[in-house]
Amino acid sequence: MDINQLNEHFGLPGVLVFHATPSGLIHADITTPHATATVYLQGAHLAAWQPAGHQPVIFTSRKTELVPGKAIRGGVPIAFPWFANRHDGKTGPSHGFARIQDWTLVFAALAGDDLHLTLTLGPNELSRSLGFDQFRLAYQLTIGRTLTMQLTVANDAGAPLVFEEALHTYYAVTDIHEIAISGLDGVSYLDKVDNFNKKLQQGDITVAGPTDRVYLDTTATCVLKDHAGKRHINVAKTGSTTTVVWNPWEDGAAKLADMDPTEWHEFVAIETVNAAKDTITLAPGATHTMQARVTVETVES
Ligand SMILES: O=P(O)(O)OC[C@H]1O[C@@H](O)[C@H](O)[C@@H](O)[C@@H]1O
Repeated sequence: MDINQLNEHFGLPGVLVFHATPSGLIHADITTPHATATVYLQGAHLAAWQPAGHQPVIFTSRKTELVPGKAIRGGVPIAFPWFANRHDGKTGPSHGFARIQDWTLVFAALAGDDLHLTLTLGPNELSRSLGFDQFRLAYQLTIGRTLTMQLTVANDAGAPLVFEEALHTYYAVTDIHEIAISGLDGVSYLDKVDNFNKKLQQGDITVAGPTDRVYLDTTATCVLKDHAGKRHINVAKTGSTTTVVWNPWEDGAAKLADMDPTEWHEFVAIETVNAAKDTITLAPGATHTMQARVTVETVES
C-alpha cells in the first residue's frame, strides 16, 4: 500500500497518520492519550516511544540514515533469523534480514487508550537468497502508557526451523555514566569484548567501558535505573531466555558511521533475545512467541 492507501485504510485522525521520508521510508506517527511513537514499516522498526509526562524512552541516532535497505541506528531493530553475525558458516547481514525488509501492516486499532498495530513479514527474495523460505513473522505492538512488543515466528516448513531473534531495544539515558541495571545478579554471561569468556554477573550492571554481554538462561525483568536512579525503565519479558546489554563506548561508536561520536553517552541497549545456547529450534507447523513489556516511572528522591 502507498501512503494514501495506508491513511485511507488504517489512518485514525489525530492518532495514526502515515508519512514518508524524502528517501521513501514510510512511517506511522502515533499520538495516543498517553504516549507518542513512531514506527517505520521497514523492519517494523519502532523508532520512538514517549509516554506523557516522561522524557523519550527510546533512543534513535541523530545520524541514522533513513534509506531503504539500511538498518535504522537506534529504536528497536528486530533481529531474525540470527543475532549479530551469522554463525552457520554462511554469509548474511548483521542481525539477519528482518530489520531491512518492508513489513506489511495488517491491523491498526485504538482499543481503550492503547493503539494496537500488527505487522507481518513472510519469505521474500532476500530471505530466500539466504535460505529462509518457509516462515512467517507477526509483530504486535501495543502503544500507550506501557509499550508491549510481541514477535511470533511460525514455521511453515516440513523440517525444524532453527533461529535466533532479538528485540534490540536502544533505551535513551541521561548519561551512560549514571545508569545501573538490576535483575541480572547471579546470571552467567558471554563477554563479547573479552573473547566470549563466560563470566558471572555480580550485583547491578554499571557501564564503564565497551560493554557487549550475552546473559544466558534468564527470564528476569531488568530495571534500568537512569539519571542516577531518578527514572526507572522496567523491561519485563516472556518467551525469551537471553538478555543482551550493549554500549559501544567511545571507540566502538567512532566506528559506526551512522552514530554521532558523542551519542554513546545517550543510550544503552537492553535486548530481549533468544540466541547462542538459547537458540530456538521450532518444530514443523509450530509457533514461538517472545514479548517485551516496558514501563517507566519517576522515582521521588
Ligand atoms: O551494528 P549492528 O549490526 O546494529 O549491531 C550492533 C550491536 O548489536 C548488539 O546486540 C551486539 O551484541 C553487538 O555485538 C553489535 O555490535
